[in-house]
Amino acid sequence: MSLAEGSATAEPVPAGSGAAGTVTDPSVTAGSVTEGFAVTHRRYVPHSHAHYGGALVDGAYGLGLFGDVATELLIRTDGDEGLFAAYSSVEFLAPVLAGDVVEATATLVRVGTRSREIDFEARVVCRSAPDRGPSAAVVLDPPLVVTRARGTVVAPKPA
Ligand SMILES: C/C=C/C(=O)SCCNC(=O)CCNC(=O)[C@H](O)C(C)(C)COP(=O)(O)OP(=O)(O)OC[C@H]1O[C@@H](n2cnc3c(N)ncnc32)[C@H](O)[C@@H]1OP(=O)(O)O
Repeated sequence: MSLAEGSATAEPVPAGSGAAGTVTDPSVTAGSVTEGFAVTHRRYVPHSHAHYGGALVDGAYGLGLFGDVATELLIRTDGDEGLFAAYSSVEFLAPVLAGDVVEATATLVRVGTRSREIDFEARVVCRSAPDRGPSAAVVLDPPLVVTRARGTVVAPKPA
């Protein structure tokens, strides 16, 4: 899969967090959902997404990434895409620019009956370096944290 198409990983959480790691069986019930379970998506931000001066990308773009990564998280924990009910916080910490490679992680932090509270973080891992030429770019090490949020996704009522 190319970066332009995006990529996804469901990662076991670091030791000590109490997380069980990747859940792959779509028949798992809410009782099997484990706090700390995390899914990460990564994708290239096309230049067609530049919205404001200086190739700045709108903040809603990052929220779109969070919706998609939350969708995969719910598929893996609940066997359903779920519906996003609310964000309780969103912080835009640094700009996202056209040409960035952005990584978005959703981490399950609270399991309700049907609600799933999720922490989100988006990081820029690669960025254009136009001073060296129109296609030049660098890997950011460490990545630049651009957006953090917390939100609630709701799984459907059992049939
Ligand atoms: C993965 C990403 C997907 C998307 O982006 S979808 C696009 C945007 N989202 C939507 O279009 C969704 C529109 N909203 C709805 O359809 C409904 O609105 C919901 C399905 C989200 C909830 O409706 P109902 O099922 O009737 O909710 P309840 O039975 O009152 O509560 C079920 C659980 O959900 C929690 N909850 C409901 N609303 C909120 C809220 N606004 N903020 C935080 N939590 C909420 C409750 O507390 C409870 O939780 P507990 O099951 O753990 O007891």
